[in-house]
Amino acid sequence: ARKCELQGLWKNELGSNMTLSALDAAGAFTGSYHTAVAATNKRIVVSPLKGAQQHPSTKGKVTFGFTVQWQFADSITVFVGQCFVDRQGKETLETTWLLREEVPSRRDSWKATRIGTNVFTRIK
Ligand SMILES: O=C(CCCC[C@@H]1SC[C@@H]2NC(=O)N[C@@H]21)NCCc1cc([N+](=O)[O-])ccc1O
Repeated sequence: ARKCELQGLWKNELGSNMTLSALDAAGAFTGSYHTAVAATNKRIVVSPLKGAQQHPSTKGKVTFGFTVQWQFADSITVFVGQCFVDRQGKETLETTWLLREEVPSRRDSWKATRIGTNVFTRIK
């Protein structure tokens, strides 16, 4: 199957979208994330992300990770995943994320991390 490129515009099943920049020589990238949902009723704003991908192996289905620094909530999310291409050439990013919110004390730390998955597809 064709190589999977991360650069470009993606959306997930929650309706969030993200823009990923071109890679630098080391495989690092930046971008912006507009989440459709939040666990807080603060106004949602576009937030920066930074990440890295592994060098495309011969199979071209790269593994990657990125961190979103929410600009409206005292929390941060990291995504890890892999890029897949189907027979029709359709690319999907299969990801797992961890969302860590700031809690007032260590006693509350046990309930401070949420986990989930998101699948991203390209927005043409
Ligand atoms: O909501 C956010 C930021 C947006 C996260 C969007 C996620 S990222 C994974 C998934 N995929 C996707 O596209 N969107 C969702 N932070 C938690 C806020 C918060 C909540 C509480 N609280 O609930 O008590 C306390 C303190 C806090 O700071």
